Amino acid sequence: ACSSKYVLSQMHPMWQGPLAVPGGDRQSPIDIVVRKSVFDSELKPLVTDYDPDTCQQIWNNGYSFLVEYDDTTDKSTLKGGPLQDKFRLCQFHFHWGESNAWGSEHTVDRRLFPAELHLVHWNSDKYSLFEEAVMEDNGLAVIGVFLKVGKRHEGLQKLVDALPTIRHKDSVVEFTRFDPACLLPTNTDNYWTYHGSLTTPPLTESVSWIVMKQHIEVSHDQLAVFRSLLFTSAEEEVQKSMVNNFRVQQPLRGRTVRSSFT
Ligand SMILES: COc1cccc(N2C=Cc3cc(S(N)(=O)=O)sc3S2(=O)=O)c1
Ligand SMILES: [Zn+2]
Repeated sequence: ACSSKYVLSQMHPMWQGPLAVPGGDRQSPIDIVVRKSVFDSELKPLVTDYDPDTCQQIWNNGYSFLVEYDDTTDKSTLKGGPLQDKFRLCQFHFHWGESNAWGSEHTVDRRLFPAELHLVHWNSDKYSLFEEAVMEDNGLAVIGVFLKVGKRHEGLQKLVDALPTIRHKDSVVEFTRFDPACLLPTNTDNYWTYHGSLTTPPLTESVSWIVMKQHIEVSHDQLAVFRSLLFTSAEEEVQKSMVNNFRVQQPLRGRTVRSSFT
């Protein structure tokens, strides 16, 4: 899987600052200014084909919680959209705030959402390992989905029920038969896309971002369970709530955000 071999270092809040990546002119996240996005009629509908049997585990990496998929074959894939190649799903995770007023990484006309889902895929047509793809400028494709607080998300509840078992950093439990397609909005034809980066170290500029226009709804209580997770491991004497695990917005540096819709 794409991150089980690497325990991402706990993100010290300091790194959230405008940490400039040397020569970093395509950093993420960004504010999507709707009226400045450019409609591109060449953009195709997204084609996701996820196999729930490839779901393996859920773990707390000290920054977020990740649901990891077996990415040794092309069983769970993403193609279409802005992409020329086929991409393999390796994990999904979220970013959220300590309150419902903020928490997303991307914004739309400066509008913040309480949380954002990221489905991380790597280019299996061009590379044989995730670790290779993550260093290449067309190596990764991440789907971003905004969360709003509203009705309970039935599909999410299986995941929410597992969170108390991975409260501390570096805890991992088996997690199977979860279909990530249930977390996508009903309309996946309307999205913005731009070239950016990972939003946590190593911040590599290898991501084709695909940000959904339509959000999904989760309940207040479901989101509250996200906030019951901890940044800290069981041994640490001071426990810190896992909240506000989002990066500040980065300069657009002349990039164009394309839209698949008018
Ligand atoms: C060798 O590089 C590696 C190896 C293993 C995992 C990672 N990753 C680190 C951060 C990171 C941040 C993502 S986000 N928030 O932009 O969607 S996705 C992602 S990752 O690819 O899982 C990088
Ligand atoms: Zn993310």
